[in-house]
Amino acid sequence: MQEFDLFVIGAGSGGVRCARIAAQNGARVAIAERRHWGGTCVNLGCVPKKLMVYAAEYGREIDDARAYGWDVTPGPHDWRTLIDAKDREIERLNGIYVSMLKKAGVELFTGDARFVDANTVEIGPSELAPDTAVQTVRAKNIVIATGGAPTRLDIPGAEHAIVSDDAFHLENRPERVAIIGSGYIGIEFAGIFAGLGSQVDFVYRQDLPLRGFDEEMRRHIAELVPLNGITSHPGSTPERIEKTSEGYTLHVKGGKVIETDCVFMATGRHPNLTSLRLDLAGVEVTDGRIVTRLEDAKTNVPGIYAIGDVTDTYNLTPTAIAEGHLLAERLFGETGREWSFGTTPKAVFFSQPLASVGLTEEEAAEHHTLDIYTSSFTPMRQSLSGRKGKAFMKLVVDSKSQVVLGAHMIGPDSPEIIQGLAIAVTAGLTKRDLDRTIGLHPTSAEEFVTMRTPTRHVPPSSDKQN
Ligand SMILES: Cc1cc2nc3c(=O)[nH]c(=O)nc-3n(C[C@H](O)[C@H](O)[C@H](O)COP(=O)(O)OP(=O)(O)OC[C@H]3O[C@@H](n4cnc5c(N)ncnc54)[C@H](O)[C@@H]3O)c2cc1C
Ligand SMILES: NC(=O)c1ccc[n+]([C@@H]2O[C@H](COP(=O)([O-])OP(=O)(O)OC[C@H]3O[C@@H](n4cnc5c(N)ncnc54)[C@H](O)[C@@H]3O)[C@@H](O)[C@H]2O)c1
Repeated sequence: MQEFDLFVIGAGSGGVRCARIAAQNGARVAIAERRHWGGTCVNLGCVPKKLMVYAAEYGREIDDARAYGWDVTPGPHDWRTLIDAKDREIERLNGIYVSMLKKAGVELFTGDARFVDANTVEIGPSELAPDTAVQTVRAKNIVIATGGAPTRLDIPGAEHAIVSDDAFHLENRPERVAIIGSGYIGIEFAGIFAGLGSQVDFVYRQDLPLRGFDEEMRRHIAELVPLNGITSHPGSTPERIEKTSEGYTLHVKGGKVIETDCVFMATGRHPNLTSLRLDLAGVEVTDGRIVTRLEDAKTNVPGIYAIGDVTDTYNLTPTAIAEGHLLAERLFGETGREWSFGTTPKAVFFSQPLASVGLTEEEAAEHHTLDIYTSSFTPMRQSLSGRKGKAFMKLVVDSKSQVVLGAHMIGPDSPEIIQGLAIAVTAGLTKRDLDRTIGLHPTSAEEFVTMRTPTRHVPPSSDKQN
């Protein structure tokens, strides 16, 4: 039986980084993958999603270009060309992941991995390797990096709905799509399908999309949604889906019905745990996820660790990578590097993207007196084309120390701008630093260094309650 210092289950963002860094530090390392090398981000997440966001955006830009003198008319969009080109790119990236791991000296197992006991793993057939013989290996350390999968609502007719995994491989682009859920995936795909020419119904339970983001930013996003030709249905709880001769009918609580060609459930994700046989290793599961300590990724069983989406903590690629890197260094190398998980930036790649770093106004107001700075303007690139939709920026500043607790932006290039600002916020940026920074003109980003007067002052919410 082969023996390793480290065995990683799952070759996604976190697992690949953990295996590679451990091997580069001299450990004898193996990794198992059952479905696709590179995991969700590369195959069914960030990368194909962003390529599709670009595809949708090109259509809008062709439209804008006419106002700048170009004799062009967009569409119709050829879905097949996009999907085939996207698949070729993903295949190329899969190859890079495999060769990167091999080059680092990591041994690769293709198949479904599961525990035999706390130090033994068995790898059996999977969709990527249906004919593989069962192999058993032992390891001093085992990392569970199995990620997550889309969650389907348990409503009658749920089997008629697609989830994000399916959306990347549809044969044709549906003319009408009803998207359930207004988290990251719901709103990003609403923008994608609308941009490619589909009629989109955006169905969600709350009053505003993107729960968890700054309330004011959510209000601005909600105003931008209809400008993209998307029909919003806030406050709508789905009840059942029926197949009809024309397509599907989505029934919503209160009697509303939505006729569509495709119901897309973007209703969250859950950790991949079911086939792991965690009970044989004694790993505890709480509320469907493996609970770990963020600082060392330890589970309740010595020598078994968990990183990334399987812990249901941050559920983003850069944090899974950071967790994997940190763990590998802690086990086999130097541990000098610090990571600021608290200032993890976030972006929602909608047609008017939203990006944020740090605290929302609501979170910050729990403990601080705040100066809130805001700015709303029409991006210059829209000035000739007349494309609707204002950019909006917001700074959440602690009144006393002048430390910038949060920075938020909706508008063109906001993810690129906020990534830059995230460095400054992580380094302890104050409003005074922004005030003494010279702008870069003409850009949208310069607005962050020219907001002089607070829009409002906000007392701590504890004061409001008294
Ligand atoms: C549509 C979509 C868009 C996204 N967009 C973004 C984005 O723009 N930015 C961002 O930061 N994040 C994004 N995410 C989230 C991001 O993809 C995840 O947070 C990230 O991939 C998590 O990495 P991970 O290593 O924890 O798991 P994963 O990348 O999911 O990797 C886990 C791997 O383990 C394998 N596996 C599972 N069980 C077993 C087993 N028993 N044996 C062997 N292998 C197994 C799986 O096949 C998978 O390849 C997106 C997600 C989705 C679904
Ligand atoms: N740009 C990015 O970084 C990016 C993009 C996509 C996904 N992701 C990651 O993937 C995760 C999953 O994305 P997601 O959009 O599926 O999840 P989410 O948690 O962001 O949103 C889920 C949505 O489903 C709704 N919902 C849940 N249960 C429901 C029910 N019973 N009935 C009706 N609606 C219900 C929620 O109200 C919410 O609107 C995200 O949390 C994020 O971490 C990140």
